[in-house]
Amino acid sequence: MVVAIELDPRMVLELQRRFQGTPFSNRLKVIQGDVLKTDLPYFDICVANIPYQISSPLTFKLLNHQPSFRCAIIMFQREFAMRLVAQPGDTLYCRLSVNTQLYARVSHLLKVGKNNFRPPPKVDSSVVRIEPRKPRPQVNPKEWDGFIRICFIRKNKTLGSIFRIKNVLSMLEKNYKTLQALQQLQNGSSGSTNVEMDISGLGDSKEDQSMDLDDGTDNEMEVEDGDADGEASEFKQKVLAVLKEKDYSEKRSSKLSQEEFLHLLSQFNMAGIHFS
Ligand SMILES: C[S@@+](CC[C@H](N)C(=O)[O-])C[C@H]1O[C@@H](n2cnc3c(N)ncnc32)[C@H](O)[C@@H]1O
Repeated sequence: MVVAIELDPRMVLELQRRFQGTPFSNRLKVIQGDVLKTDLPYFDICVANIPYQISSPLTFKLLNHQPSFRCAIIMFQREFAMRLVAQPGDTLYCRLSVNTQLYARVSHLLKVGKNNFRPPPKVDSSVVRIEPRKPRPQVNPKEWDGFIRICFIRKNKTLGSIFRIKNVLSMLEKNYKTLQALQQLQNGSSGSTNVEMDISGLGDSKEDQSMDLDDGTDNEMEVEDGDADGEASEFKQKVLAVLKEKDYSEKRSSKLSQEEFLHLLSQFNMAGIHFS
């Protein structure tokens, strides 16, 4: 059974006209609507030629779908496809690569040049295979997203300098204090917090659709936290102690593997430092 989702009613009618009266007509169901707003039925394989502006939200909607599918073959704009499959050290390695590869194995299948279309569009395309990892990694998506956003504020800066940025430290310290206060409140009660596993929010970012934003220039949000009295605050020392392990403070997100990000996040969490 094939389920097709198409927004344009004229395309839906055309599809139905072509299938009517053929032996395949009862094996095709066409849903007219926005794929991003449609509850997807169970599927094991997804094949799609999509409008490129929905690449990121669609990818994460698919990866959020349960039970997870076997494989998706999707055509994307070349640049987006290369970001999806980029490995540590590649120029295009970015948040999108890390977030997607946390939940799926992705591979580049084939290049489709713009001249294969009439009229030729402005951009080249690529077909990519996406295979969800099973079981899905048990990471709190909000925690992961918050952590990876910070790591990629400047992917070519060392983590040591990123985690010394004043705003980063003060945000983390605020989280830390809030959580400590919550834990004190919960002490004695059996209340456990439910971890929200919805990962579709990872595809919300506009920057996924644009070129690499890391131009290496600093901005005023990135002022380093000075040690006013010559000594780092207790909280800053806590953060730097986590980074000291395995020399993370000298490493850069542009070269960090999935396993290293996961390990570093777990080390922060073990020290009571959280990102959501
Ligand atoms: C690149 S064309 C592909 C057309 C056809 N499926 C093919 O493979 O030749 C993208 C199609 O997606 C449809 N579309 C655009 N936005 C959509 C959305 N949010 N949900 C579902 N379909 C959408 C467009 O109407 C268009 O027919």
